[in-house]
Amino acid sequence: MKKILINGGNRIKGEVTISGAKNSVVALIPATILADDIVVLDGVPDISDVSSLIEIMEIMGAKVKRDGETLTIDPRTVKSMPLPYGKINSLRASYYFNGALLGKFGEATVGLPGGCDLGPRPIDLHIKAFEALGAKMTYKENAMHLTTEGEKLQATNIFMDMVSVGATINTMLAAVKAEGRTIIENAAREPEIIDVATLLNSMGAQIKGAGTDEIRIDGVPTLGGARHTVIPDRIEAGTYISLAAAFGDGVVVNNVIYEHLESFISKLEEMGVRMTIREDSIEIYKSEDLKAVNIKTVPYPGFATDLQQPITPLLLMTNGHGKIVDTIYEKRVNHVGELVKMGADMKVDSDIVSYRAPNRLRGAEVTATDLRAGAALVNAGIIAEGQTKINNIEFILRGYDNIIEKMTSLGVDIKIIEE
Ligand SMILES: CC(=O)N[C@H]1[C@@H](OP(=O)(O)OP(=O)(O)OC[C@H]2O[C@@H](n3ccc(=O)[nH]c3=O)[C@H](O)[C@@H]2O)O[C@H](CO)[C@@H](O)[C@@H]1O
Ligand SMILES: C=C(OP(=O)(O)O)C(=O)O
Repeated sequence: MKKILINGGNRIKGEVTISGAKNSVVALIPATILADDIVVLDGVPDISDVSSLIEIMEIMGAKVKRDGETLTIDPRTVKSMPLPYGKINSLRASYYFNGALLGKFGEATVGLPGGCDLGPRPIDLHIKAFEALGAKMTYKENAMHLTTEGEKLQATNIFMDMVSVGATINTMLAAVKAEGRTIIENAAREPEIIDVATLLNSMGAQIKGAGTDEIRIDGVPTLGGARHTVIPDRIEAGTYISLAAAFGDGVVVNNVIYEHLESFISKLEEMGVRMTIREDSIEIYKSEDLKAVNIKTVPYPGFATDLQQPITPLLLMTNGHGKIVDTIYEKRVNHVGELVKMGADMKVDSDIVSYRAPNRLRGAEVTATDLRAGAALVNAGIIAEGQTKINNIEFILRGYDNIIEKMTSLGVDIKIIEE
């Protein structure tokens, strides 16, 4: 079993460069299926979710070449084949194969998605949108079978009952070649949605309004090749920025789009973190006497649920007390018990996390229960005195590009061990 071992206590210093966004690239790769020519993606992060998606694409017949951060995908040989098990169940974003295969072939048989266990994660809105476009859905051998029964998908108006990143992107993927104009109302507004729409438009799609709560898609008969650079990962950026604020001695975080992090940065400002924001980088200075704050996660542009866990070690280094409420995933609290093992003064009551700070964290053996819980434990282990051993690191490697190398370059004593 691979584990992460950290000898904590060294303040981080230097520069780190943020990679392409996990939650963009995991949609961009399935989106390439819709093209009738080669698609090149630049800025692709080295994370296991990407490796899993490449494996699935190759099983379906795509020709994929990976050269550093560049991924060249030839989707012309892809066939819509049943994808019930295997890697499909290892990541959340495999749900995008439903939309992409349905949009391209009018048929998709895809197993249920995996991903982080954050409590219930239904996909009813995805199914409702596919059905509204004219697809029929049945379950076959643990997989969702979607078919248009040989007909073309028909554009329509779709009102999302909840703001959903996955359902918004999946509807775009299915509707992009449908007949007529599809309107998605109450759409999610995350930057990753704009990124997917940008790639699809470069392929010849007609999508307007991505990034607002109303997206209009005029169906086109065919889509061609394109070249596209993945946007920087705002969650990876927030993870390093919060560590730099908690335990840095001057850190520059490069390849950041500040506008994607506004609600996060404004929380740091409320805490008293000193920063200089430049065109595509943020410099974080050594901070003292930080103030405890409350965090409430909401859909973009509000505070991201994916940053709620990584920011927690910083909250533990402030002064005072505060609460964390995750309105997207109420049960996203599994990191709390692990942080308590490291000496954190925090608890969960009716899904609300409360903490008292400052805390003196000490190294311990802890377990990553999900991706961002793992990131929180890495940050806590770096701040803590003594040695921290983290189990279940495969969650962390799903979404953090070269985390060991990046942390080492900032002066952290961190490595992966086999035990
Ligand atoms: C691969 C990917 O991009 N994952 C992200 C995506 O997940 P994901 O796309 O799964 O998250 P959604 O935005 O869809 O979920 C938002 C909320 O809507 C609910 N919901 C969603 C769909 C549905 O059909 N029915 C339903 O009830 C969910 O349970 C959740 O409470 O957005 C989340 C919210 O920003 C992030 O935490 C994940 O990192
Ligand atoms: C929850 C996350 O990922 P996924 O939706 O892929 O499980 C995340 O990136 O924090």
